Amino acid sequence: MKIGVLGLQGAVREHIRSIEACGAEAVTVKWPEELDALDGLIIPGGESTTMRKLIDKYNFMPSLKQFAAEGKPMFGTCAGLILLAKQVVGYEEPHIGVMDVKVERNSFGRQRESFEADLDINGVADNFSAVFIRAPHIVEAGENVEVLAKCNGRIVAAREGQFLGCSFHPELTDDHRLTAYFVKMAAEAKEKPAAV
Ligand SMILES: NC(=O)CC[C@H](N)C(=O)O
Repeated sequence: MKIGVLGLQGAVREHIRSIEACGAEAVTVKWPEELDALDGLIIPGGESTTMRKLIDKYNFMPSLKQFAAEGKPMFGTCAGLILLAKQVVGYEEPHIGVMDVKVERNSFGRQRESFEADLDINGVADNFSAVFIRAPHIVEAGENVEVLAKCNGRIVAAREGQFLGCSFHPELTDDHRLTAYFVKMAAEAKEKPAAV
């Protein structure tokens, strides 16, 4: 299994380490052409506005949309979730805009900009220690979206078919179970590619 991490900005190295810990091959993606060889792509946390600028600068947008249209699995963590979402509160246009969720940025308030919480993530773990850093949350989820976890009543992890998104940073701890869940999604999609 070959999993890429969009390597323009943010917590790239930590995701690479986590993918390798799951026994898959990890690739830091610097150029759009590199997406072709991948079975799945992780869009890391960082700063969504900065990452968007770099996506445009390096002409990544058409290839990212194509990757999604081919049914290939994509996993957005924190800023990556904001990039995948079809709607972002306060913005007229989404970024990549492929996952049927509406997200709000920096939604856990100033005094709690960073915190850790123990989460029950459906199908993944019932004791996942999640690190939140100026995290977004999912305000609305479309009908085909499966809510995987909530924190303080807010949706913080969800899956819609080929798309996985979470508000927190699963790569910042040694708990690789959510990454392993994504690697499994990629393996399943490879076995049974979506009709394009
Ligand atoms: N840790 C993160 O990825 C923070 C996301 C950041 N607050 C944003 O809006 O893009």
